[in-house]
Amino acid sequence: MIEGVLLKGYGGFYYVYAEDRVWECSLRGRFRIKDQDFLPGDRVRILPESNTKARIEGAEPRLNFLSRPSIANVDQALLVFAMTSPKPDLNLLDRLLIQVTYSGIEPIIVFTKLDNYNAETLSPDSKPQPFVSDIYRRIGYTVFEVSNKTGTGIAELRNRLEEKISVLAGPSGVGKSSLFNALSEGKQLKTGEISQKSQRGRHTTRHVELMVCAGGLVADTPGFSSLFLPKMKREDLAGYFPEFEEYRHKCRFSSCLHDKEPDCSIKAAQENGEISRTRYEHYRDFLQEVIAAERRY
Ligand SMILES: Nc1nc2c(ncn2[C@@H]2O[C@H](COP(=O)(O)OP(=O)(O)OP(=O)(O)O)[C@@H](O)[C@H]2O)c(=O)[nH]1
Ligand SMILES: [Zn+2]
Repeated sequence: MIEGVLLKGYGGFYYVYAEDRVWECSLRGRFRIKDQDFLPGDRVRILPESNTKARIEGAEPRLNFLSRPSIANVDQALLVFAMTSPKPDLNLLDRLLIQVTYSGIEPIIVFTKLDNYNAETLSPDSKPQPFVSDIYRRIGYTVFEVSNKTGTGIAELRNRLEEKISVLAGPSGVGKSSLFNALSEGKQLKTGEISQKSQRGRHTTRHVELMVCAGGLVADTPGFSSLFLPKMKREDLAGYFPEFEEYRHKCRFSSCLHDKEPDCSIKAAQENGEISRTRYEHYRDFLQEVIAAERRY
């Protein structure tokens, strides 16, 4: 019996990654009867029947579970944005940070196209502008700046993927496919074609699959970039902004929502530059959304 991770279910079979190869697996009878809902990410035990085929004999309990897309045991989410072209959508980034944290998954922010950004900012007619990475680093998030073209930063990020199940999220055109390919370089699978990310049908199907990448498993998650904030109470939103933590109990009102209330310490911290203005603005935008959603329950 060997242990592996389920990559995807397809055409009545399950594909399981174990011992550095992909096995085409059928289910043992008693699982079939229960109409078991195995998910990508599930840790399973398989019994080989040949070099490439095996039978699933059992599954471990899930540690966590992401819906939309359905993946089990996700360790971390790579939130991918380009440093330039397209300009990073920080409202979406802040939204994704909330969604990921809400699901109990560690966020890792990845800014791509460092080569483009450097070329632009080093040109004689451009004003030097600090990039937003440091804002997020100071809050405590893990941030990588990479170039999929030159390979800068890729090795460091690759280390973070080893032995982990990661999901990729981010808008179109930021370089998710390129990043996946850059991370995969030099590591070829022995069996199975699932290591190659297929362009075709990727966004048209709701099918999720995990792919072997840099010693770990990675899923692309187009649906995860959903614009909706998780269901929460308005007073819980500030808890998703870690940099508010040291101020939020110093407001005049203990029920302060850090919006229009007088003597709000978060607003004061924003005014004197201790809290980023865009982050605070997004907080206020999101607050209105959370309040509007509350009314619909
Ligand atoms: N200069 C530069 N170009 C990049 C980099 N990463 C990606 N690109 C280019 O950006 C474009 C979009 O890259 P993709 O990898 O297709 O982006 P994606 O996020 O997978 O896009 P979708 O499939 O629409 O979700 C392509 O023309 C890439 O060649 C980078 O680090 N530097
Ligand atoms: Zn306040």
